[in-house]
Amino acid sequence: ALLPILEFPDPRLRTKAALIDAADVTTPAFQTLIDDMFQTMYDAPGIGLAASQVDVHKRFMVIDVSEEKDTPMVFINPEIVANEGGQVYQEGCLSVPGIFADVTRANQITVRYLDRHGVAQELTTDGVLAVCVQHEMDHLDGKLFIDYLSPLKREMVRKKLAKQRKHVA
Ligand SMILES: O=C(O)C[C@@H](Cc1ccccc1)C(=O)SCC(=O)c1ccccc1
Ligand SMILES: [Zn+2]
Repeated sequence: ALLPILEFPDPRLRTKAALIDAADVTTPAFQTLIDDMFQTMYDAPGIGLAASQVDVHKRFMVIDVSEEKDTPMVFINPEIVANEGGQVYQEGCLSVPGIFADVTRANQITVRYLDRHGVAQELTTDGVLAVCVQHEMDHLDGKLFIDYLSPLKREMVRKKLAKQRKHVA
């Protein structure tokens, strides 16, 4: 099922998500939630979606950065254990629609997590997958990519979003 995505400035987006009990990962309810998040992400469309964005405050996210949309990845209780370098990438966010801005993040990261079967994994990656993992993990800590912008730029974003909301209304 499609899940409603919370949008800035909804305060629920600022919630710090809780660790998931490994025993819960293989339950039918949690597996259905993972499938609903993939459906919601592909429908948006997006290349990632954190549970926080659908008002589920548990530490997991779904990602698919492939062109063919055939490489689904689930990161449960993710932890970045190493990072190096820096890269600038123009990010967007399904919770801040219509806003795009350059954000600098680590270029290469090593992330430890549980996959959708509850099996511990370790992945070292760079490029857009590294950017997306960092962007989604920020969501789990209540952080949004616009938090990295200068106050001036963030004010411009606020005004642009207010204007968009008025038109929609
Ligand atoms: O809000 C989110 O977490 C989804 C976000 C993930 C993300 C995008 C860019 C850099 C880092 C993280 C998005 O997917 S926004 C939409 C988007 O970027 C996109 C949509 C369709 C095709 C390709 C990209
Ligand atoms: Zn986002």
